[in-house]
Amino acid sequence: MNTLTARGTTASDTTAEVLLDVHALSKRFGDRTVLRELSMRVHAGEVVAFLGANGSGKSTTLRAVNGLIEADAGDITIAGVNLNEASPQRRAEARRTAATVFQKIHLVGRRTALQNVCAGGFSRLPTWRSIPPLFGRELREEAMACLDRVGLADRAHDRAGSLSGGQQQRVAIARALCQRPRIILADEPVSALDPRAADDVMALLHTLAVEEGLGVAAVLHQPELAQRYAHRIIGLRDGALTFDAPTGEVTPEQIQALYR
Ligand SMILES: Nc1ncnc2c1ncn2[C@@H]1O[C@H](COP(=O)(O)OP(=O)(O)OP(=O)(O)O)[C@@H](O)[C@H]1O
Repeated sequence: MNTLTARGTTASDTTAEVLLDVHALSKRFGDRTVLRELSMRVHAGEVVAFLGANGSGKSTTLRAVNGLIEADAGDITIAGVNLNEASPQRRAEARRTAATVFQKIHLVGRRTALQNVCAGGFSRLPTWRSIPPLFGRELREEAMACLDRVGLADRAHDRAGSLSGGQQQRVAIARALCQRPRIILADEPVSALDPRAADDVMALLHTLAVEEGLGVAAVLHQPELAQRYAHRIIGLRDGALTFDAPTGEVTPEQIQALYR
């Protein structure tokens, strides 16, 4: 665990490619302002953790990036493509390079882990190929490689519903990888897991960033996991950024102030 602690607090490489650039993002729901000109970046090879109290706008930020909601103002640039300026096709392609992992894992329990992971590649297939008997060898091999990357190749043919919560979240990450993303948006990926499984999942996300150059943006409710596995921590309060700093520079007082 010590090596991970040390790795987690290593400063990220801010000269690395910017994979996600959010600039002056604003969002209101009715008369409630939820995001106030929020700006942040995720570079290749880094884990960025979002911390903040309930309702501070963490999930809304990720949902604006993955297109589940429309922001009112601001720019989102994914892997160099400004979504406001791109054609609908380029916008859809850029959004596909950002894969989302949710707290609720949404696997099909009666299908195998491998079949669930194959679903990550559906956007590259014609619709008629998206039922298990028609997946094709290439997609199965890629899905198998993704399961291997999350350490679950040996469980490929087990029903997803028979796996533990932590294993299911790793299958969900493998499914995200099968989408061939450059960024993983993880919205409370470990909130439903016990401490050991939560640690394993965060270690996996950290490894994917550091060893494979993915960018990871993770909403977390556990400051200690952010401190252990994130390179940078962003603090949100009432829809506004209160700090954005390398993990080693974030003070306990700054974190406590988020939840006061
Ligand atoms: N679709 C929606 N319609 C109306 N209000 C919404 C909607 N989505 C989010 N909100 C409101 O926006 C605010 C921010 O929500 P958001 O989910 O981004 O917060 P969060 O920081 O992720 O909170 P939590 O830690 O509880 O998940 C909250 O007050 C929430 O009620």
